[in-house]
Amino acid sequence: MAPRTLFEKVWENHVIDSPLDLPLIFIDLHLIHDVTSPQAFSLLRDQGRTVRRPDLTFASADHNVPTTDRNLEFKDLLAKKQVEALISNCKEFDITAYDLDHPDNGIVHIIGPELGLTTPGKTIVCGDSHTSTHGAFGAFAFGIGSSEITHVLATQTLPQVKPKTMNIQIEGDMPEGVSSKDIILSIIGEIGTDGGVGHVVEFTGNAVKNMSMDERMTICNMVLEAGARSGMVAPDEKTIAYLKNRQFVPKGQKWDEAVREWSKLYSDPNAVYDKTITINIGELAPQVTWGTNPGQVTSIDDYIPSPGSFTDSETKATAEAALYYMDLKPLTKMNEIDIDRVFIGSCTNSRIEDLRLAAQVAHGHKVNKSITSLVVPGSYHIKRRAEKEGLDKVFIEAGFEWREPGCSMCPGMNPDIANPGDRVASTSNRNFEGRQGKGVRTHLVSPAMAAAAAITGRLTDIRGWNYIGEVKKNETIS
Ligand SMILES: CC(C)[C@H](C(=O)O)[C@@H](O)C(=O)O
Ligand code: SF4
Repeated sequence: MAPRTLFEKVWENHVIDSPLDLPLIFIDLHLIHDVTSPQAFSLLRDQGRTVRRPDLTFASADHNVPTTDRNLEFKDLLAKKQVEALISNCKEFDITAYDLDHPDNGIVHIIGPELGLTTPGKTIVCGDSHTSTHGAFGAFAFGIGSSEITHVLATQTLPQVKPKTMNIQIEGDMPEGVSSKDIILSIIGEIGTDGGVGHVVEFTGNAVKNMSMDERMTICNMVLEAGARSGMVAPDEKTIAYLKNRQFVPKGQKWDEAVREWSKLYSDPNAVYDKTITINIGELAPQVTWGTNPGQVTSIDDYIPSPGSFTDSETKATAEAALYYMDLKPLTKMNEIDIDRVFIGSCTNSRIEDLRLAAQVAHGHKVNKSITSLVVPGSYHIKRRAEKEGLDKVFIEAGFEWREPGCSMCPGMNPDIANPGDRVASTSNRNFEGRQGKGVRTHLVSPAMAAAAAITGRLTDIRGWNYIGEVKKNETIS
């Protein structure tokens, strides 16, 4: 048999023979949330259909939920209705739903892995672009639209164009102060927001081998912002250690069988990718975005570029428009930009290791008086774990707000929005115009950089940070 890539193996395991023009693939796991599913269920009902595999469908309320008191008001009537619709639809069709107060509730892309629903080799879909996160476990995981959600609900299959493959090989040791968030931001900066279009990206190389599962999830989460269909990492001993004994993973002999199957999931030595790029991170500095898409990014010790320095007219015009919206001048030093708010959270950076890093930076310091800072764990599991480690106390003592889980300030769909004109240092994945509220300006950074910015009141180089004491760190598994 010809050598195959990881993606090709997973793909071939799921294609069902079909008379359709497009290959039809079986879907192993369907995750649903409050924003995109209500419409899909209405369509399902209109078509007189039912849910084919409720046992493979799981729901969590995440986008619209309030993160202060769960009983408080929703942002608007639509938000409230969407959460209510999610829960009643799940009741009607017998789907497991993690409602606002459920101990397993959290952002769908956070709870999938932590409950052991996400496992290597699965096909995973969700009506959400950042479904790519689950690819960190060697699954083929991708976002779908409303009519596709209906199709999966009704049939547990999906017609799909076979994507191309791209290998992003990341080599070198992670420099001090640099995280996987900085790596993926710099990759998007290099290949552009359309650099991955039509491709499933497999991350390979020694830097990826050395990453924890939390770190791998961050790069797979954000590869979507380079236009890729999804991201993947071949499962290894870290993947297996992470998953062992999680709620939904196979147990006993079935676990051993699963591990044997998972160990076949890697790209064969001579497998051919449609595209390969190699990146060395040995000299990488912490990254921060200056514009209104994640590709408009530079190092914290650099300057805002002058639009005139871009050769093609479209990039130049986009940079000019971005700087106008961001109210920034070319050649300003990145570390001299004052901020108003900090958000540590989202499916990119709200896992236990992210919170530990941020707490380590915050420990013994005080949040700058002019700054409002939120720390929002990605799930109740993470929240409980962080509290057990005392991270909540570190944050609260420093002056951060410690919230209930949810998407929070990432999408501007719940009460956590900033004021017009506010400048936010945010660990989320999108810095689009108006994303965190009308007229709000977003700078994407790592959790450590966000915590440092909260304390100094400006974008800050985490290298050389004054660490006061050590925050207790446990094993890497959340
Ligand atoms: C609401 C949902 C459709 C959306 C997405 O697909 O990504 C959201 O999660 C986001 O991050 O913008
Ligand atoms: S945290 Fe943000 S990016 Fe992730 S699913 Fe929620 S809204 Fe989308």
